[in-house]
Amino acid sequence: MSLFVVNRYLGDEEEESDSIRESHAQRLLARLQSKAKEREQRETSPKRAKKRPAAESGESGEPKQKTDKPKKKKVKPTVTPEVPEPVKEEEPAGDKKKDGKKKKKKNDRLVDDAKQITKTDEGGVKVKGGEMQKENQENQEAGLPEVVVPTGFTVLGGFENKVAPKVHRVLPQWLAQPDVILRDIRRNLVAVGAVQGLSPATLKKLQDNGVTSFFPVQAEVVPAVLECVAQGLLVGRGGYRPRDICVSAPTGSGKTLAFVVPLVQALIGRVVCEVRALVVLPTKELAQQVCKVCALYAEGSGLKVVMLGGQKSFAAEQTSLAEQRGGKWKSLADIVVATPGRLVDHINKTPGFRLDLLRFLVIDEADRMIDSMHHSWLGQVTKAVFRAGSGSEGSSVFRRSEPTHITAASLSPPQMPLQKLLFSATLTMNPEKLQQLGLHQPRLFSSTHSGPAPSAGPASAKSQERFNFPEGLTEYFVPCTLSKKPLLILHYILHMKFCPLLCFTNSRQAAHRLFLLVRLFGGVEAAEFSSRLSTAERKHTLRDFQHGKIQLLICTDAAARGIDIEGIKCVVNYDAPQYLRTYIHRIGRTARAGKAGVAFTFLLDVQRNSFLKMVEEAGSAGIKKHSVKHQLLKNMAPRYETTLKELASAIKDEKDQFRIKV
Ligand SMILES: Nc1ncnc2c1ncn2[C@@H]1O[C@H](COP(=O)(O)OP(=O)(O)OP(=O)(O)O)[C@@H](O)[C@H]1O
Repeated sequence: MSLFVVNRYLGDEEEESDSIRESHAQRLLARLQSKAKEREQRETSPKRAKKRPAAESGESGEPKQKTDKPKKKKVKPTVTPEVPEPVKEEEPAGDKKKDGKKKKKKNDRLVDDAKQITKTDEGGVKVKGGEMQKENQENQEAGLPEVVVPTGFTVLGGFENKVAPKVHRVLPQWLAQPDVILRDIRRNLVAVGAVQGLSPATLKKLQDNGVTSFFPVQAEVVPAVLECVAQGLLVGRGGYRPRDICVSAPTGSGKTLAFVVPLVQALIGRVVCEVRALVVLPTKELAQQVCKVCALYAEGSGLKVVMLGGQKSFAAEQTSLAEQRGGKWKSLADIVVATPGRLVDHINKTPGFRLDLLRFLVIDEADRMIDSMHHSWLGQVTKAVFRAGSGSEGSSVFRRSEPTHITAASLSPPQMPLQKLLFSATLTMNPEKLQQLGLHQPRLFSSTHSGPAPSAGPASAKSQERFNFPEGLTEYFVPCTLSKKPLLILHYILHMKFCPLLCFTNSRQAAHRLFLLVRLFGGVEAAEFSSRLSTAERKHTLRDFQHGKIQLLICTDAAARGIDIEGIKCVVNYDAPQYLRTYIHRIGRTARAGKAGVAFTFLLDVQRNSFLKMVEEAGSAGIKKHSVKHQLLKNMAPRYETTLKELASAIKDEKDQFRIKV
């Protein structure tokens, strides 16, 4: 019961409209009642019901109840008028023509019905034709508004078939406009004395190591990194956090020295030994190679370089990282070169191994390292770098927290910034992938054009990324069959004298089988390099190959990336690589440091078109055909046949031996 009744004067209009509404409602009710009667009558006469179309008689799968109350649509207009489903009636087999005609008629009717539905601005639908239209006509006559059924759905369709315009990749500015690195090493050498920022000690060290000129990538990147530490390790240019640096330059262009030289110079003045530079690489062999270069340039400076790659035992690595003095852990490493797995193990298990004063994080073979991100090694490193309560025993100067937006407050007091340096010959241009690295205002140095090849036509617009190949490299493809491959490789060594030759297979089994075959054939000093061998065996093999004791090294992609062996003049892809990046890294083992080299790829007929297209679109200067005359191989055929038989028994023996061991 209401306490106060407030009477409102509704006016004459209101009264009038009420009476009109009442009469409309009565008329509507009368019409609905008559329709209900009609329907009842229809449903009681079975003959008529059979003749009626399925959709009308409610056989379209709709429950009968709904058809009994058709007026609900008008009373509750939220029900979407449905395009009737075609009736699925089982027809006797063999009457296909009739069936087809019937279906066509039904479908035509459905299309007609669908055409009668039009969209309204309010998101509802008006239906032309049928009962709804009749109602609307009656309503119009009676001066009532049209029946519009609001659905809330957008009616799809009615669009023309159009060819969608091509989506062109739009790169962020830092990726689209890199600092250009010239590709031709020999013609663009820069005297080390002309490079800005190098200290006399560094110049001397370079001279001692026989480096008188910098390669283009070094001439660009070394001063850029040195500029970031011109005001000490705490702040970059203008007092701000230094920008991260990404480098994409061809294989063998000297990327290692481009980070080792500035790192050593930046850290040389340090007073306390702490891990300030961390270099992460994908394989043990690569880590060892880079560690060697770091040690060479750090020699005599007092900086300590430690490698964590599983070459030594875990305990031995722990001892080389930190020691306890006066009850406190002291770092024994300034520069750590590591593989991701081993690094994470030490972060979690080695007491005294701290990264809270890390200044440089170098990610070599960065594209590969991004792919191995699922191991979350970067997350672990970042956690260790910004560990809560870290810093040199609370000293305010070294207080460190995870970087946020730059504000006056965030820059005071200055924190030791973490600068990331990324290097690869096939650095991804995919911003989403690079984003995983959390780069800070990155700067790209690149010798690669990211756009499509101008000559390659429209097909290349959707092609993969483009990379630069070493200037001195000549690429060939060799059409062949599976059975001819071993003969070809023997021909290259024995007749063409391509030594030392690095031969890539796609699996360690294939590498081993080819190694056995070549050894049984005789006349060639061969070795294999794959995960079948222990770390020590692999190390010895690489050393022997480097010293010229091995003519043919048969390997898997374990040797495809980064391995720097002087004097490899020829690379053979015995098995065609599946991925472009693999191809680039494999052939990049030759034509290094501005020298010349050749790469052959054995191609089966089925592989030919796709492989050549992939290489052409990637920016290759051109891959030529190299055919070997059948006659040249024929001479080796009889011996090869007997070798094959020997190979079968050799493989069987190996299997037996393996079974006995197990
Ligand atoms: N300034 C230089 N003068 C002479 N030789 C150099 C110079 N810089 C690098 N080199 C030599 O060039 C070779 C290739 O260098 P490096 O291994 O750094 O190439 P990279 O770009 O890292 O190749 P990859 O992408 O295959 O790893 C090495 O043998 C190195 O000693």
